[in-house]
Amino acid sequence: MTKGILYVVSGPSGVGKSSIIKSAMSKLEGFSFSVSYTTRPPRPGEVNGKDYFFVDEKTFNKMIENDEFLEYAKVHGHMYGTSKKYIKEKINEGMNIVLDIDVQGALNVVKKMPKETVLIFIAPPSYSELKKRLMNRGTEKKEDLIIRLNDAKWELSKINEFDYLIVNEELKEAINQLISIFIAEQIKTERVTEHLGRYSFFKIEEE
Ligand SMILES: Nc1ncnc2c1ncn2[C@@H]1O[C@H](COP(=O)(O)OP(=O)(O)OP(=O)(O)O)[C@@H](O)[C@H]1O
Ligand SMILES: Nc1nc2c(ncn2[C@@H]2O[C@H](COP(=O)(O)O)[C@@H](O)[C@H]2O)c(=O)[nH]1
Repeated sequence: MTKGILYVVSGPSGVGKSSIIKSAMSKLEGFSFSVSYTTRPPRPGEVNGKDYFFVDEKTFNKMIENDEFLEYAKVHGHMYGTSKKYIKEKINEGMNIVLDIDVQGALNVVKKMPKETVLIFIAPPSYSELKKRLMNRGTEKKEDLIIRLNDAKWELSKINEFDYLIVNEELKEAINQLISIFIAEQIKTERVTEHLGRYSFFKIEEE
């Protein structure tokens, strides 16, 4: 069975990751979103099990102890983690998985699963535009907003460690770029030739 691809989408808070991912995924089949665990309180309208699994610190720490996370990190003052079981199961079923995680998490995932992982960085057109988007979203208190904008500086310094860079100026263009990456990665020669059994009539010489 062909293994799925792990698309890790990362970038500063408020840059538009969720907006881009949701729209791109609604237009494609065979992609599954990895719902993270977090200790952050839910925002109005967020649904447990859909946006996140909202858990308390005790439960999160127990999950760390039980080695249930592929990666976890403290992000902007709260804990966030990716379920190891979900990722391993889906990827082995041949499902492509999309992760919306922070830069520390992204760099940890690629260390653990280098062959399956594609790292995509979403950047804002400017720092002032990032600030504007976060303020307009209105989901954070002033002190949390300052933390997120400060953390963005370190995150932006890691762009070069990513495979792809999307500058989210025009939302529609950013969505199209993400869809293009999703599709192009699926037809990379190295991925196709890994499964020569299915395409043996090509007679591709293996080194
Ligand atoms: N290209 C764009 N132009 C203007 N506004 C945008 C654009 N893309 C996204 N937004 C808006 O910016 C805000 C932040 O977007 P979103 O919540 O998707 O960011 P995020 O990167 O997922 O944030 P976080 O990491 O905090 O979850 C939202 O209000 C969204 O509607
Ligand atoms: N390392 C991880 N980061 C994660 C995970 N799930 C989400 N995130 C990132 O946290 C910030 C803040 O998200 P918000 O919903 O509170 O605005 C954002 O950058 C997410 O990408 C995870 O499992 N691991």
